[in-house]
Amino acid sequence: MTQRVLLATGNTKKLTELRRIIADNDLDLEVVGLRDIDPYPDPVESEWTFEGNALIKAREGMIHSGLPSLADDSGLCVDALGGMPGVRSSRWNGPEQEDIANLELVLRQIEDVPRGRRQAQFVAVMALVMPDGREFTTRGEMTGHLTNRSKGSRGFGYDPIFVPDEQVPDADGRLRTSAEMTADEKDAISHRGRAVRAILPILARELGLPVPEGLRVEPGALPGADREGPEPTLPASEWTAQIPVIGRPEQGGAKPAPPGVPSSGVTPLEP
Ligand SMILES: O=c1[nH]c(=O)c2ncn([C@@H]3O[C@H](COP(=O)(O)OP(=O)(O)OP(=O)(O)O)[C@@H](O)[C@H]3O)c2[nH]1
Ligand SMILES: [Mg+2]
Repeated sequence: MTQRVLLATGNTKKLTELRRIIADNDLDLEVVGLRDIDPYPDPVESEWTFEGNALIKAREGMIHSGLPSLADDSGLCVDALGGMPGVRSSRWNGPEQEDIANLELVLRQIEDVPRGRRQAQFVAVMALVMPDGREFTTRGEMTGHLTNRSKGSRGFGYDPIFVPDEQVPDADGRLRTSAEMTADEKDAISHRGRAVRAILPILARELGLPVPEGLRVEPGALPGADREGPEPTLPASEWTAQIPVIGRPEQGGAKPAPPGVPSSGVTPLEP
C-alpha cells in the first residue's frame, strides 16, 4: 500500500515546489498537505536557526497527523545585512508575511550597497519527524547576488531580486533572476531542491521503500544506515552534520543541472 507523508507548510507556493521536487524523484508516496488533515494552529517559529524552526514545524505536523512529517524552513541571508533576514525572511516587513513588502524593504536596506557587494544565499532546511519520534534534517543552499529592481514573475518571495550564481549568461551576457527561471531550472540548483533531494533517501530508508537510482548514496553515508543495536540518541543537529548535501550537480546528484549550466564556479555579474 502506498504510504502517506505530510508536508507541513502553510505556504502554498512552497508546497507546490516541494511536491514537484518529490514527484520528480519517483518515490512510491502519497504526499498529504495541511489542507488534507484536521486544521491545527500555526506553530510559533521561535528558534533562531533554520534547523530549529524546521523541526518545530515537522514535529507539530507529526503530532497532529500521526504521519511521517516533512517541513521546510528557509530564507534569504544577505551578506550586507549580516546574514539577515535569515529565519525572519517571511516576516521581514511585519507579521503580514507579504512577499512584495518584504522584498522592497530589503532593496531599500541595501540601496547604497554597490553591485559587487550584494552577495546573498538562500538556505533551506528540511526536517523529517517520524511517528516514533526520530528526527533528521538536511540543508541546501543557493548562492547569488541581489539586483536593484524586480525581474520575472515565477517563483515567490525574493526570487524577483535574486540572481543565482549557477547559471550561464544569455547571448547578451545577461544573468536571470530565479523568478525568470523555469521550475525545472530553479529546482535543479535551488536550496530547496538540494535539501529535498538530500532528505529523500533518508525518508525512503525509514519507510522501507527502495531508494530511486538517482538518489542512491554510499552505504553508511546516511546517519544510522549501518547502525546495529539500540536506536541512535544523537540530537538532530549532529545527524545533520553527517548528512552529505547530495543532489548537488557537482556531486553527481539526483537531478543534473539543465544543459549549459556550469556545475560550479561563479559566473560574472550582470553587465
Ligand atoms: O524568493 C524566494 N524563493 C525561495 O525559494 C524561497 N524560499 C524561502 N524564501 C523566503 O523565506 C520565507 C520562508 O519562511 P518560512 O520557512 O517560515 O516559510 P513560510 O512562513 O512561508 O511557510 P511555512 O512553511 O513556515 O508554513 C519565504 O516566505 C520567503 O520569504 C524564498 N524566497
Ligand atoms: Mg513560516
